[in-house]
Amino acid sequence: MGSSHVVAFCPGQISGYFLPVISENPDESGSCGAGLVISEGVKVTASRNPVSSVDVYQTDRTGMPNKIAESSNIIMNLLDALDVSASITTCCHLPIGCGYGMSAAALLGATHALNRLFQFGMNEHECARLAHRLEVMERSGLGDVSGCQGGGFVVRVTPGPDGEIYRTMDTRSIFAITISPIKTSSVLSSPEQIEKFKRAYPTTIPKTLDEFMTVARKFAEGTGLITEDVRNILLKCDAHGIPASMTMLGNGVFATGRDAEKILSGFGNVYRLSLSPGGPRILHGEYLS
Ligand SMILES: Nc1ncnc2c1ncn2[C@@H]1O[C@H](COP(=O)(O)OP(=O)(O)O)[C@@H](O)[C@H]1O
Ligand SMILES: CC(C)(COP(=O)(O)O)[C@@H](O)C(=O)O
Repeated sequence: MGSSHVVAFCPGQISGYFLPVISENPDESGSCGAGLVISEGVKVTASRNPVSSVDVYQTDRTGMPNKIAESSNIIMNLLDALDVSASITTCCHLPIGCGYGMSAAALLGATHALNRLFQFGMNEHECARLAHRLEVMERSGLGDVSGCQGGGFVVRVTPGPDGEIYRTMDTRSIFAITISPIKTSSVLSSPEQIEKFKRAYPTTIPKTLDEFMTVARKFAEGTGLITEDVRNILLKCDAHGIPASMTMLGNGVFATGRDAEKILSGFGNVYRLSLSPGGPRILHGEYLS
């Protein structure tokens, strides 16, 4: 007898730089790059239901959940791939479509929740492979599932969840601010933009969070994606010696350092984040005997 419902959580990821790797085979597609797997992510609740449904919630600054959507292609694609029907609810605090990897977190979290609910017996690598394949096919992301399967500052040398991946923990806070969303799939479907990513991709691999911030900023400058709003925030951070770069892919900025929160707060609501100590996990729904 399995659980009546399962609750899972998966962290999000702020990508600093990435190199799209697109092949005919989605399992060999994805991206190389580096990012920060963050404490904020997506909580997914899955329960058996003869009719599949998806409700998407986002919590406001008081923690109250507000429904923002009653559909999600990537989650429906997952239910189709597993050939099951279920009622899925996702809840996140960070805004969707703004470079925090919420699509990957929702997808990977839902995969783990459904795996437990229906007792498919997939291991964590099999869950990550399935979520990655669906994310890449939907072009809602390339490297976020690979990043979010674990925690920390993550460098992905080769694409895919089974690629060459290095993780480092750091206890410093990460501060982020978002001006507006960017539709990831639109950017990834532009050959001209893909060429800009390839030209901007760094030749060195950062070994520390500080090196990462420098490399990510140089990459962001090379993408041509920095808007006037983001530029103003970056210049203010530069003037105060605060390491900062653009959230990929979202019109926003992430920064570290003592005065980062104070400087960013002059432009709007600041998210105070930390590096996640790990990847997806089941919060509720151990097997009932
Ligand atoms: N928390 C979520 N719950 C359910 N579906 C989601 C969630 N976040 C993203 N999605 C789905 O993935 C699609 C692509 O999201 P995307 O723009 O990649 O967001 P992000 O940049 O935060 O990863 C969205 O249009 C939505 O259908
Ligand atoms: C940067 C991006 C291609 C998209 O990230 P997001 O907009 O957060 O879905 C990411 O998947 C990566 O490969 O690093």
